[in-house]
Formats: sequence, C-alpha cells, structure tokens
Amino acid sequence: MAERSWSFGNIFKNVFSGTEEITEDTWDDLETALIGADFGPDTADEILDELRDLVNRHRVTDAKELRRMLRETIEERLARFDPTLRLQDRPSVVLVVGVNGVGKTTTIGKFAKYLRTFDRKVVVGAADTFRAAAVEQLATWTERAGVDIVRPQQQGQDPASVAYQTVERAQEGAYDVAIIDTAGRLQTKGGLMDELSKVRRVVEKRSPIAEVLLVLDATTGQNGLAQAEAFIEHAGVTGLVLTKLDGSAKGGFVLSVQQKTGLPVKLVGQGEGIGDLTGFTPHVFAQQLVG
Ligand SMILES: Nc1nc2c(ncn2[C@@H]2O[C@H](COP(=O)(O)OP(=O)(O)OP(=O)(O)O)[C@@H](O)[C@H]2O)c(=O)[nH]1
Repeated sequence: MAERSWSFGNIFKNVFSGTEEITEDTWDDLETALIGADFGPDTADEILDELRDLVNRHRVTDAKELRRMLRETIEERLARFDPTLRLQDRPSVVLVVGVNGVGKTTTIGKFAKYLRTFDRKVVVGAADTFRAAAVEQLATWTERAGVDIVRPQQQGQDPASVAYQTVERAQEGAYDVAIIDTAGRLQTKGGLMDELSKVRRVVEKRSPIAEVLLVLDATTGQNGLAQAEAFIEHAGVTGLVLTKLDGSAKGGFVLSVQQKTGLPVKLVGQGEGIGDLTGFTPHVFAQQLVG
C-alpha cells in the first residue's frame, strides 16, 4: 500500500527556515518545537543533549546538517521498537481494545480494509455488545471494507461468547484474520478488565491471540495515555494504534508513547476515510516529521 504523507504541518519549519547557521536561537526554537509536538520534556531534553553533543564533536555549524541529524536521531529512537504485526497464525486473532471515542470502530473498519488490500480473508467480531448502536456502526464499516461480521444474537449477549463464535467462524471458514472489537466503557474499570480477561480466556480455548492492539487518540496526548493505563496493565497489549494523527501537529507523541509504554506503534490512522490507515515505518515517519 502506498505511504500517505503525514499532515503535521511541518512542525520544525520555523526552526530551520531562513537559518543557515546554528545559533542559540536555533536551539531555543528546536526545544520549543519538540515540546510543542508532544515529544515530552524528558525525550526533548535527551534529543537536544544528543544533538548538541554531536554538533560539538563534529564541529557542525550548518543548520541543514543539524536537521539531518535530528531526522536520524528521531528515526533511530522510533526504530528501537518493532512495528511488525504478527499475523502468521491461520487464523490470526486480533483483539482491539481502548476507551470509547478514540476511534476504535473506525480503526477496525480501516484495518479490515487494509488487510483486504493484502488479500487477507477477514471476519470482524462485534463483541462490544453493550450498545446496539455500536454493533450497527461496526457493521457499516465492515460492509464498506467488504468483510464479514459476527454479531451478537441479542443485545447484551456475553461479549466472550461473541468473541468465541467469531474465532469459531474464522476457523471453520478458513479466514486469515479475526478482528474482535471489545467494550471501551463499563460501570467500573475492574468490570471492564474482568470482561476483557474473560474474552481472552474464552478465545484462547480455541486459538492463541496474535495481537492485542490498544487504540489511542493522538490528539489527547498524555491524558489519553493515562486513561488507557488499565489496558496497558491488564489487557496484555502487544501494540498501539494511534488515531487522528492527521492535523494533530503532535507527531512527537508517537515517540513519547513508545518510550512511556514500552510498546511499539504498529498502525497509524490519519483521517476518517477507509483508506486512512497505514503500517508504521520509522524512516518514513521521521522524514515526514522533520521534513
Ligand atoms: N481525523 C480523524 N478522525 C478519526 C480518525 N479515526 C477516527 N476518527 C473519528 O473519531 C470519531 C470517533 O471514532 P469511532 O470509531 O466512532 O470511535 P470509537 O472509539 O469506536 O467510539 P465509540 O463508538 O464511542 O465506542 C469519529 O468521528 C471518527 O470519524 C483519524 O485517524 N483521523
């Protein structure tokens, strides 16, 4: 699939435009840009220290050279995490978790479509049975993506049983991937985590779980991360999906979120359309971020 361009509005533009030589202003502007783009103060400091050190050691004076170093530093840091989706099992079961409103449903639709473009046979399980509207919204997306859906037989059916039926259908119908939607909000966090562990337990009776993807909204930055803490602690998350990176100007969140959670970003959403999801490539991302 073609890499789309990231519309961060080139956050480092002010740092380098019209600047040929590195001055103290360059460093100040760079610090402001890093913080503004949500790299987080610690990572911003580390990047600045590393760059100052390189600039001193190699006696670099050219701002263009500094820009190249910045790109490489960011790429090298992004690449410390492996973004490869593990979808070798037949079927590969993928649980999608995250709080409501982050773009979970949209992401599942886009992900199903993305897999279709690689000729994968996909079934989606609507195991967020709490709200009928959620199931209908998901069904609209699966129809758009041209993939099958397993719905609850009645509203409020045990999510674990829908998940189980989805895996059963995937195995019997020779599907490549089963994507299971899960609830994002229950009365209590404990209840939600219990529900998720039950889904996991029941699915694992039939199949190993290939990936547990946590969906995070990039525009909510550190706040969104705090909200998702329980999933990171209890849901066995294997990778992150960042949504709404388009126009968020918060591209640095990708790096800070990986460093904070120790989890790789595996997919990124950059728009509301069905084609607006891609895999994550550190080289491309660093290039688009720094320009
Ligand atoms: N700009 C942009 N909007 C997105 C992206 N992903 C999702 N959205 C929008 O975010 C809103 C919420 O998306 P949903 O998929 O409904 O979110 P959800 O997490 O399933 O939320 P619930 O349906 O409440 O559980 C919708 O308006 C989507 O169009 C993205 O990558 N970019």
